Amino acid sequence: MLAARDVVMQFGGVRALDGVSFEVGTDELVAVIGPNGAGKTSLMNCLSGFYRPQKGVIEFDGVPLSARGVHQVARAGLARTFQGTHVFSGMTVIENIMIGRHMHMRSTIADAFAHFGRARTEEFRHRETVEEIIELLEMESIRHRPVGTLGYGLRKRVDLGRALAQEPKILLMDEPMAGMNTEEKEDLARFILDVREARGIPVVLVEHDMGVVMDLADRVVVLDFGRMIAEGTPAEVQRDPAVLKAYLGENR
Ligand SMILES: Nc1ncnc2c1ncn2[C@@H]1O[C@H](COP(=O)(O)OP(=O)(O)OP(=O)(O)O)[C@@H](O)[C@H]1O
Repeated sequence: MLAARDVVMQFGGVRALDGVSFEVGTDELVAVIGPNGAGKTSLMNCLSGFYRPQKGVIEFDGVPLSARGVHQVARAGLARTFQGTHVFSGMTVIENIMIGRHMHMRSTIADAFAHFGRARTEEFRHRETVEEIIELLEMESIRHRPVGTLGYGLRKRVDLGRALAQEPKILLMDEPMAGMNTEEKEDLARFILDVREARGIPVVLVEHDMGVVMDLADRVVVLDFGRMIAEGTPAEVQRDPAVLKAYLGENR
């Protein structure tokens, strides 16, 4: 579904990514981990079409990303959640999730006047999808709450809901657990598993903390100084000497 082939991303003299290659299958949860400055954010930005790597190719569903702009990548079925919370605080939970439907909306304002029935049917269909997401992510009781009044964990859940509303073919999550307490992390992990079961889509999870991906990932890719230093099952990676060394030496 998604493949990076020999990707190089350079900022001045710094090689944030130095020949990174890996693939994500149609039903896999792949975690990309690495210590500070390993290149995780750069990789996430390349995979989602925000950055154009200087070298190498990223293919999504068999098509190179370079052939598409960021919006086309999203339209083609790639959704992403962001670091921190990228939600509209003054808008309600439903309204924020509805934003994810934007790219599926066909009716224009002119349509709304000329073909009132069609616009209304479409609105109804979008609301149905949004309601399914609200149920899946257990947000029934907060659906009309302004997102700014919610705690951090719930705001992240709304961000996930917005990404799911795009009905993506693949979901990319950028450090979703960062800044969360243990309970919030456990909740989100459970929802990620529920999403996989309900939608059957592959997920790429970029995460600093090795611990949180161990129970979630099918496969783990480890970056350090822009290079891929290990790849394997969580158990394999956890005991890999190069990985242990990279994490131990984090305060370098
Ligand atoms: N826009 C940029 N301009 C200059 N250097 C950059 C830029 N983005 C990243 N870098 C450098 O590239 C390297 C990799 O950074 P990146 O943010 O991708 O790593 P990371 O693994 O996400 O780190 P962290 O966990 O600290 O967020 C770092 O040395 C960083 O300073």
